[in-house]
Amino acid sequence: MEFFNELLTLFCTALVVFGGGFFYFACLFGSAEQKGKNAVQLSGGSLAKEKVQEGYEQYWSFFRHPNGNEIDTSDKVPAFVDTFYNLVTDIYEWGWGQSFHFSPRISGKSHRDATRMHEEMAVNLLDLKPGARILDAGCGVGGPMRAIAAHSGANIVGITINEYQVKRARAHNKKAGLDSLCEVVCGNFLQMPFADDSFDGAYSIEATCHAPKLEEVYREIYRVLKPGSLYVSYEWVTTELYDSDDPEHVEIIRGIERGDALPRLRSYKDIAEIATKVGFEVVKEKDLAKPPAEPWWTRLKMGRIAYWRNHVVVTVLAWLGIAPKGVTDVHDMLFVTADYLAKGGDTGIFTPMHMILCRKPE
Ligand SMILES: C=C(CC[C@@H](C)[C@H]1CC[C@H]2C3=CC[C@H]4[C@H](C)[C@@H](O)CC[C@]4(C)[C@H]3CC[C@]12C)C(C)C
Ligand SMILES: C[S@@+](CC[C@H](N)C(=O)[O-])C[C@H]1O[C@@H](n2cnc3c(N)ncnc32)[C@H](O)[C@@H]1O
Repeated sequence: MEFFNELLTLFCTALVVFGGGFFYFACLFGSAEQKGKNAVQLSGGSLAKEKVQEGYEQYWSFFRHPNGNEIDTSDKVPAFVDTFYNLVTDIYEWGWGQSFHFSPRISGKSHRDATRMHEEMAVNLLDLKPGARILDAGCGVGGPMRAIAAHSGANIVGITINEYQVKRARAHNKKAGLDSLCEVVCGNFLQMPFADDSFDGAYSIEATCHAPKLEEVYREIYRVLKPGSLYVSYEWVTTELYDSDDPEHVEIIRGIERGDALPRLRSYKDIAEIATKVGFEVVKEKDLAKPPAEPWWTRLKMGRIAYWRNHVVVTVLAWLGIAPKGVTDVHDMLFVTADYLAKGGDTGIFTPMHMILCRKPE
């Protein structure tokens, strides 16, 4: 009897400890940034709960070869990217924050501050004035847009292909009291619903890498900019250290492409060439990841224990039917992707912050 009582006490204690811990991580714990999402609120974006698994399978079906990264045709890319963001947007917000990009680590500063500084650097390059009309091409849920609007007083118009991100971004803008400065449009940045010469400046942060042909998005941005105005972009590229004959390098880059909805990563050499081809003058070009900048990928590596914890939370929530079924697969895919990205950083063959500043001539 006494043994049974002890066993029961042990069981109840374990239940309270694990149950309490699980409740905390699933219901109370949010992203390091302004709390937007908890694990219990994870969804499949615009996809119905029961369609998430199908959406995940559809994402992989876009690749012509399951082990290769060729996508059937480039006109399928916007739908492929849209499906991807339906699947990952909530997980990104929950596990990363409202800014869907990297930034160099800054000693003594939090990730949140380092993120803001990386975003504000773009504004400083553009020399924005209050009241200017600025385009954010590929705005996500608007983390950068809000930081830039608050920092500069400029009016930002963001465009994203994903309807769910539009909803999230508008809600965040309202909550932050920035909805009078920030507008969000659902659309394709390869064919934007904006008039020629209608923006005083433009930026894109880790977004144009999704375009099958960089030329197409740069040409479209060039079209909507007023003559004399500036455009800055942070591009995902392979660096001069990438060797396409090294199977390990190729595997890392293919891994990054597969887990991040990228048709094909470009070389750093292509960026200025394409910008010039569409008519821009290249003012400045620099890989912001190069020393003395500190590694951008440490946050990914430091997060490994947290990813395991997240994996348990997501698996249990999906098993309980609270999170959509396919969310576990999506989370596992991101888990693997984080590893490839960190390897890309460690080897130096990849950078997510190849900065280019261009001007549309007068
Ligand atoms: C610019 C793009 C996205 C860049 C990053 C914001 C995201 C790239 C990989 C993502 C993540 C990987 C691991 C996830 C982890 C397993 C989970 O528990 C919590 C979320 C992650 C950390 C997630 C967060 C966002 C990324 C770092 C691309 C798509 C062009
Ligand atoms: C990695 S996120 C970056 C978002 C944002 N710049 C940030 O840093 O938080 C890439 C963004 O590009 C958008 N995007 C990709 N392809 C697009 C397209 N063809 N048209 C419009 N938006 C696109 C995605 O919807 C997503 O919002």
